[in-house]
Amino acid sequence: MTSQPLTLYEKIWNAHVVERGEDGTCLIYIDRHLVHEVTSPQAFESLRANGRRVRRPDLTLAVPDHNLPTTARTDGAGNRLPIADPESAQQLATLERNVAEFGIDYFGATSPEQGIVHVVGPEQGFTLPGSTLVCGDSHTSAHGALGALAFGIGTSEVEHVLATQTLMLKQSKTMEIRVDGTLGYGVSAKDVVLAIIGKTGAAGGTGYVVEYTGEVIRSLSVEGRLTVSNMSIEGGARAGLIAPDETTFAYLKGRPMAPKGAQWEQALAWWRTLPTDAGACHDKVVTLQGSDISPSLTWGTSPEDVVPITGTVPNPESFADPAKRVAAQRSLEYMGLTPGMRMQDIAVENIFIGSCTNSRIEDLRAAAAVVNGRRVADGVRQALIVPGSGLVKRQAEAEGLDRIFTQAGFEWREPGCSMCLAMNPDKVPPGERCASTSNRNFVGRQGPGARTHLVSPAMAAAAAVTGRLTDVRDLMGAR
Ligand SMILES: CC(C)[C@H](C(=O)O)[C@@H](O)C(=O)O
Ligand code: SF4
Repeated sequence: MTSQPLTLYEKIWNAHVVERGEDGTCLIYIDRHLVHEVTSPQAFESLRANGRRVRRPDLTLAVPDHNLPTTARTDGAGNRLPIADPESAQQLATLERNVAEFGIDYFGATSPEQGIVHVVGPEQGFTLPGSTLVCGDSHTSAHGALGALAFGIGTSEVEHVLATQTLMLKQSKTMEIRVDGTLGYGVSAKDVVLAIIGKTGAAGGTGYVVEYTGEVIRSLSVEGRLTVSNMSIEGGARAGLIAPDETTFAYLKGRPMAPKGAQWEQALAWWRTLPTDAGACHDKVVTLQGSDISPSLTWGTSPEDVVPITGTVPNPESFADPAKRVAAQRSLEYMGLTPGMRMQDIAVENIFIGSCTNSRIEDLRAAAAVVNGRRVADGVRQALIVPGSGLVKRQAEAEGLDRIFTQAGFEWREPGCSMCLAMNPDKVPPGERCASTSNRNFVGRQGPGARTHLVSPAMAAAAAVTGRLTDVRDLMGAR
């Protein structure tokens, strides 16, 4: 008897159902729980009030990232420096008290492993194929790059997982997003995901779990795949999976929290059974051609507002949907742009290379390759490089990337969310523009009145050295 072909999502789902309710709601076992300072305080508070413990502290890992300033954290003598903002200081102190009281593993503010929660999880081998992983954070979708069913949850769900290691969920529909062929020079994983969202729209994935497939996805490194899965949420999907393969296994082998010895072999045998079976059905399929994707960027205040760098600011009248027309008009006003302007004529005053989308070592290498031997342009007032974790930072320093950046006029910072969102001192001033490797370009995202253009690390580096949005292929003499 042959069994019914299943998708990767269905296999992970089936392996985690504890109990199936009559209405289809299931109690799902959660293998991994990441915790940060913003969405956990009330959850711990409520556990405390109800006299509960954390059920599996060994499956829970906490790290501060959002509020932590990215300037030096210790003085010359190694003493910890205070956090100036009282709210951030309190949030940090609260997380420290909670992890100590509930016995949770913690990479604190001055730990060498501290970093953005979605950079730390994969890097440590905490994120594993076939596992369920949650965090009180929408970009938990990133971990799907390793073949984990990973999604963001709200604070009440954080409490539920802390107390029970389970969640009540309904199974989602699935959407395959297949990117065929190969990518051209200067086109990165970030351009792929921007092109996808440009095509499917910011709400296109609503109600679906996405599985990214195709030759382009297979050819990406795990770091590139993390960039793609990270922005699943910007495309409306709560989770975005990529089937684990030899690239995934090679990435995970030997990571501190990955299984070892016989347990590794056992895990590997199961991981190899996870990819979607031939003949399994997705509810929807979207396809793109890799060769059609250019270095891309956003012009507006929604992540779906994507154009190739060779393009122009669109005319709102060109949108068939009246709601979209109004939104585009408003976006252009906020962004200070006029229809028909060439994207490459737009000057930028701020550069941000960082965030859980693009702050891993390969991102920094791609940016450094562009910056090497060049200088940050005069009109650029702030140019930040914020490594995603302490380990990324150290690796970059060992490779001399920090010197390439600082000699060019960039600031080399401590790990954290930084200028991705305005929850810490790193902000884009009102009315100024930023070429940013982050994932959200919402109104006010990088500070009140800040204007964000989402780009790849190479494109952010190109903008830094020219002072305007620039086609990295032209700068590198590749066309
Ligand atoms: C603060 C946090 C809850 C939020 C999220 O859920 O994504 C943040 O990380 C973001 O990127 O907007
Ligand atoms: S880097 Fe940005 S997107 Fe990622 S978790 Fe932090 S705030 Fe959210």
